[in-house]
Amino acid sequence: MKDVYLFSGFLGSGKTSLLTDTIRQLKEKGLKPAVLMNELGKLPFDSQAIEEDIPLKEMLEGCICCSGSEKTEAQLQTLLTGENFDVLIIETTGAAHPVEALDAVYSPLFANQLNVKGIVTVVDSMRWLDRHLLPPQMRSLFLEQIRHAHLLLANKMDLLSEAQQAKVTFELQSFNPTATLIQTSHAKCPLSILESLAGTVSDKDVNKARVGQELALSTRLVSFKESVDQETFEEWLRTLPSTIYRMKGYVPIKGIKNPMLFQYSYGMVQWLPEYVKMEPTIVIIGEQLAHLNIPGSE
Ligand SMILES: Nc1nc2c(ncn2[C@@H]2O[C@H](COP(=O)(O)OP(=O)(O)OP(=O)(O)O)[C@@H](O)[C@H]2O)c(=O)[nH]1
Repeated sequence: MKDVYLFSGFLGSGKTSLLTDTIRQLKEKGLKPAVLMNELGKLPFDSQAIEEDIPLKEMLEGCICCSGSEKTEAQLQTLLTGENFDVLIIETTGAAHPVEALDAVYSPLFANQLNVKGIVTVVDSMRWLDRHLLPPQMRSLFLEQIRHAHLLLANKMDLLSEAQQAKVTFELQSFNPTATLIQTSHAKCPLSILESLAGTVSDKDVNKARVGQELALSTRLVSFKESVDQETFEEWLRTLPSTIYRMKGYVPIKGIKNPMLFQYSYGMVQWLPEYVKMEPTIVIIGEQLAHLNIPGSE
């Protein structure tokens, strides 16, 4: 399993600084990093910060979520088969929603090879204090990136007074009580803190021991033991809470030859016939996944 970190945060918050410093620390430890980056309508100048010997894939035509998860899947597949690395860092654009970003990196095709350690959100602390000045849509994205983080860096502390530092820290931790929070300047985060993240994969046994973290965004890989009745399955889908954001994968349906390609997104369901026999497995992304009883999986 390769560890994967998702770096999230608004434009100019310090993601590139975090990336550069993390790469330095990984190399010092003898680990080989790979980077997946995307830039929204920009030239790839950020990639110049990455040294030449690091496998790097860029997505220039849009961000990790809007350009479609198939494309990210293909990029990840190329990295996994063609490159030798220990740790993958994905820098999402400032405009990426964390759920979409997680969705894009989580495919049932290689869920067993990637250990997504978590979403690290770099927060421009000054912007947090001035968040009421942001237009509503941008403010909502800014807050979503903070709400879904597993690790929060309250960055640019050097620009704040002591009273402001205390205010930001208190407010951020209250807004996302499950995240680990550290204060940083120039996004300098010790590698040990990144490594201590529990990972976003949840399964029943792990989650029992991590009740406090159950509210955090997580993923669950589910394998089907038997075919399910399509209607029963859809009935179950209708009972799901709104904190189940995404599901995708292959579901074995009674009376249909191959497991069907299945997509679920905020309540919307899509089925497509599959002409190849794929592994009957789905990935679920959401909050509080431990108690879901998925038909056909037990
Ligand atoms: N004073 C101060 N400046 C910082 C800090 N962190 C980052 N910066 C500066 O803020 C600017 C943006 O930092 P980046 O690391 O490029 O941020 P980014 O999130 O990658 O930015 P985009 O590529 O625009 O999304 C740079 O000029 C950094 O030098 C900090 O803690 N303190």
